[in-house]
Amino acid sequence: MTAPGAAEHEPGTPRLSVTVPDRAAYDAVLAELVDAQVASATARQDPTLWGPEAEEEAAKRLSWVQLPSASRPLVAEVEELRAQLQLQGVDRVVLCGMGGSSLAPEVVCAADGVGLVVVDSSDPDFVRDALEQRLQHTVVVVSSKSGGTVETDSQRRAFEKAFRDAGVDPAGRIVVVTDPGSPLDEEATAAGYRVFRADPDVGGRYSALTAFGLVPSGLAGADTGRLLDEAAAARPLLESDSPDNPALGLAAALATAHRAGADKLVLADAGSPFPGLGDWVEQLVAESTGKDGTGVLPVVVENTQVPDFAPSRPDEVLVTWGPDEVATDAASGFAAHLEAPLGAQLLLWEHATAALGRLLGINPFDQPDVESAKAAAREMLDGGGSTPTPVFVDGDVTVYASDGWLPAGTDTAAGAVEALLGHVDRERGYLAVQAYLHRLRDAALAVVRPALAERTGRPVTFGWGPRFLHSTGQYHKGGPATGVFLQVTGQPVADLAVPDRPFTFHEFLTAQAVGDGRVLAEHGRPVLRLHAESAAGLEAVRTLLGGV
Ligand SMILES: O=P(O)(O)OC[C@H]1O[C@H](O)[C@H](O)[C@@H](O)[C@@H]1O
Repeated sequence: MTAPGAAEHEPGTPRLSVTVPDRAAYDAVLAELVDAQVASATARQDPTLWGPEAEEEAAKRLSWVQLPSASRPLVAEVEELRAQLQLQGVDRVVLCGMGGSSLAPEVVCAADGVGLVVVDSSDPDFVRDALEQRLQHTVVVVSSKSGGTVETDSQRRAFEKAFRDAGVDPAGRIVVVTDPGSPLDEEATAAGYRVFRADPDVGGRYSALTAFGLVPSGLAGADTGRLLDEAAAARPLLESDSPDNPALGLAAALATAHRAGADKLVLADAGSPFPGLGDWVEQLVAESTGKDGTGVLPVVVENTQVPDFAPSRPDEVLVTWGPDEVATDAASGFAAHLEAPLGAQLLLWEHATAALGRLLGINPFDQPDVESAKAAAREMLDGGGSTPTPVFVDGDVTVYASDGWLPAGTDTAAGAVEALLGHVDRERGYLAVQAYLHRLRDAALAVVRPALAERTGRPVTFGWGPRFLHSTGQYHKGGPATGVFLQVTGQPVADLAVPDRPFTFHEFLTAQAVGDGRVLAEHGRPVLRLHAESAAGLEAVRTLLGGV
């Protein structure tokens, strides 16, 4: 790893680059972090760094700093379990978990090129596809820190039933990762499942190097020992009160940009060997900072060639990782080159996000607005929320809109989209596309992100529901009220029951979309929902959003 501002690097080495507009301001913020000894105090797990209001939470959220050594015994334990499973012919690993309980293993496995099926959906077709493949050779890791996340609980129930129906004892095939004493711990222990209890003093999005990251990754065959070594090797630098500390540099860069009005963090992979790192960073930054009406909005873009990557807008800061040279409008700025393997990158972003939280004056360890969407979904499922009434139907697309922004007389889906885009503030606004669909089968819809970015000239994010609810969902409701929201929902090929629950997966998915839409509308944000009644309807939606 080299320090921010150092332009020297080996050509082709993966590195993290940050571009900020004001070098002098950056130096001052960096000096502030060094003088306050934030790095060494974080390493000592000092809970006072984020102010008195955050102290109680911080006191039980800082154990991630020592995970590179504390998690070491897990490597062999997981390896042993993997060997046992392999003897039984089990070579397919499925992970059921949301947000912090699935994004890290997804990156770790992708970086190592090992297969991991991540089930982080309540789409019935998506869940069924995962259930129907090679069940006899499958182990399912059910990961939930709280043990109470409804998506994960529903997925577990579906797999238990599928195993039983296939004549396989779930006790031999379900492995649980959870906090000690959680409802899931109790139930799984009673059912005879193998349970890995994680360190409860680590929050979900900082849990990459706990059992949450290491158990599924290790079972899938990733080299988790190397990952810990990489993180351990980075510790001395990341814990040093020095201007050469790249975590402080990254935090200072993001805070400098934020203070200058650049509160969107555009994240692009520049040919790195870490596919998916952007989604992990997105959750870490969005949930950690997007609250109290402030925060940094991560905008994950496809690559550095998309038109909305650079030159950047005044409210954006660019971060890339990977070996490719990136052409930016850096004439007025500088690029920092932080060379780091994956284990070090994970720890670096965690330290940087914690330091950024201090600079922004927020508590980086809570997620106060995630619960509101969950409560609204529960209300819908309990029959307490009224069924939404469509505004109109346009062919195979049914259109719903929150109150107060859609001009009377609008009667086409294209017209409604046009009206919604008109509400994106030209200076500070962003559009969030939220697709409650099958994120593999319907992957082609994602092309609308760059298309809409070009059309609006503003930052556009794209998230798959319910996955994004555990990531940018916090920022959408807790961050600045500058977002405009476009939901896309659809009809499954077939619905799927959630065993022993009074709702189906599709009912749950719909309740999540409607519930979150209501909460966003209560925050005064415009919400448009395009519901595709058929595959042709979804194609029509894709086309009208510019995905030709
Ligand atoms: O691990 P779990 O308790 O199931 O939580 C999964 C996710 O749920 C919530 O939405 C939190 O906001 C996330 O930070 C968390 O990672």
